[in-house]
Formats: sequence, structure tokens, C-alpha cells
Amino acid sequence: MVELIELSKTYQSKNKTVHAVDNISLKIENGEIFGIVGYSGAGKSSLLRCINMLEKPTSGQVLIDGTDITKLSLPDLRRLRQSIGMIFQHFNLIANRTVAGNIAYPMEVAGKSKAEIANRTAELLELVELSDKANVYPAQLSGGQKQRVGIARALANDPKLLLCDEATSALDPKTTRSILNLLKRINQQLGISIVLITHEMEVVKEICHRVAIMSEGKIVETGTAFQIFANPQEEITKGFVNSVLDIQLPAHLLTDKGDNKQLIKVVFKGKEAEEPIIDSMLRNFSVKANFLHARIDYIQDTPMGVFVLELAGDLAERERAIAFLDRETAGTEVIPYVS
Ligand SMILES: Nc1ncnc2c1ncn2[C@@H]1O[C@H](COP(=O)(O)OP(=O)(O)OP(=O)(O)O)[C@@H](O)[C@H]1O
Repeated sequence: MVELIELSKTYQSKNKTVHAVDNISLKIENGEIFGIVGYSGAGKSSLLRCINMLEKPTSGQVLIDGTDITKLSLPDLRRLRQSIGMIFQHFNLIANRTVAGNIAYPMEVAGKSKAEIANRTAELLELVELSDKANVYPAQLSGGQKQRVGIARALANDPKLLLCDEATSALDPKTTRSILNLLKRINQQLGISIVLITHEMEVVKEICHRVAIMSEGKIVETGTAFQIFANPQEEITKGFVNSVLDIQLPAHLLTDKGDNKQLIKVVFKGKEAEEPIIDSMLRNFSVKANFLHARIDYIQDTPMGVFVLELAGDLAERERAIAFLDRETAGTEVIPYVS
């Protein structure tokens, strides 16, 4: 549905050139919730805003259902934008319009009839559970309620795609969860594809199907949310994952215990956690295992178990045991000792 081909966005200021988006190619499928993760300045907002041409790309193509929107005339682009909703970190509501007035606004711009606008506004207020706030002004709402209005407004013209620019970054954890649940419901019930940018891996863990990690204008790694959590490849991705699945071991467990021991992290996915894999390893190889850490997280509905073991035995046996675990689990990684 959305395909970015060799997309770049460069900003020129007086004495420097910033490659905010640097030759990115990416496909986002219909019905997906796709997360773009990166630190501040990585280029996430620039990339997201190229998808609806709020930023004009310097080069490359943005295909929406096969149409290159970088080539559209202004009237065609305006029409297309009605099929792409957007929500913002700071909500961007119109202060002197009521909640209903904010939701009605994009429909007024699109030239819908009064009756149609009234019906749709009532429907959307119900969807975001704010029917009792129709005549209230934004200043009287909490942050979570403001974002619900932002979401209703973004859905007013029945978009196929919703772009979310750090939609929960200004909200507390409980409100974040309720907004993420609403986005998940919109995706599942209305079939709307969602592209969101975030620096919070909790958001990815809760709702994203697939993720791209962005750094210095480039995509450095992509995968399903589960792959990214279970088996991050790049250092920056590992940093993001560890911010959520922090494994804190006491210092004495991390210091070198001699030649015959090593620490390994093993990740189990879904049903694997129910198989006696560690038991098989202990029976098939001459190693001993001491559990130092265990936790189970849910990446949406898929359980992921993370275990840290201290493995003892001859080097050759340990290597065979680790190769076995690597084959049988979602991922096995040696954790280096610190001296
Ligand atoms: N209009 C602009 N003019 C000049 N430079 C810009 C402009 N917009 C963004 N940049 C620069 O482009 C780079 C990427 O910015 P962008 O806002 O896209 O990143 P981001 O990952 O969304 O970060 P943040 O989360 O802080 O917004 C940054 O170095 C930023 O300073």
C-alpha cells in the first residue's frame, strides 16, 4: 500500500546540509501497524511527513496504492490527503472550536453536507468514547481526551492510512496504554493501516506488527516486532530493546569465573517455552546450567521468555550445547564477562 523508493529529504541551512532522510526504501502493507523507531534527530518526523507530502521529498518516490504522490498536482494531492489521517504529539486541536467542531473541521473542508457531518461526528465521538464532551473546548480536556479528539478528527474522512507522530509521548503510562488500545481497535475493526513514529519500545511491544529502526536518516534494521525484541542485530536496536527488557545482573555474576564457564541469554518464543528444551540440553551434552535470570514478556499476544544461564563444562561441549539451543529457540547469545 505505501512504498517508499530511494526517498531522501535534505534541509539546507546557511552553513550546512542535513540529510534528514537518506535514501530510504520501505514497504508498508495494507492492514499493518508499522513502527519507525529512532532517537531524537534520527529523521523520523521528516520521513513520516514525506508520506503525506507535508514535507516535499528532495528525491525518490512515495507510492500510495501504486500512485507516485510526489508527482500529483495540488488539487489531486489535497484529495489524496483526505485518505490519510494524521495525529500529533501535541494534539494540534483548534482551541476556539468545541470537540465536535474540531472533529467536523476536516469534513467541512472536504465539502460534506451538514447532516453527514453531524452523523459522522456523533459516530466518531462514540468510537473514541467522548460523546459526553461534544460541546466542551479543548482546554477543558485531559491529554488523553485531547488525543482521542485528535484521533476522531483524523478518522473523519474515512482514511485508509493513519500517520501517528509520537502520539503518546506527551501522555502518562496509563493514558498511553488506553490510546494504544484505541489505535489497535481502529486497526482491527476498521482495517486502517497505521504508521507510527516513536522513541518508546513499549509502544512497539504493545501494538506494532513490524518495525524499522532509524538512525541518521537511514533504516538500519527492520523486522517483525517479535524478531526485533527476540533477536536484535544492530547495536542501536539492542539499546532500544534493552530499554524495555533490561536484564540487570548483580556485578559478581558478571565477573569472569574461569575457563569452563560462560553466561548465555536464551530467548524462547510462544510454545517453545512449554517444551523441555533446557532439560534436553542437559541430558544430551555434558554441561551444567545455573539459572540467573528469567522473565516472560508479551509482544502483543506472543509470549517471549528471556533466560540467562551460567553454563559450565568443557569448551567443546558448551559450544555444542549453545548450537543446540540456537537451533531450538528464538535466539541464543553469549553475554561477555566483565573483568
Ligand atoms: N525544517 C527543517 N530545517 C532544517 N533542518 C531540519 C528541519 N526539520 C528537521 N531538521 C533536521 O533534520 C534532522 C531530522 O529531524 P527530524 O525531526 O525528522 O528527526 P526526528 O527523528 O523526528 O527527531 P525528533 O523526535 O527530535 O523530532 C535533525 O537534524 C533536524 O535538526
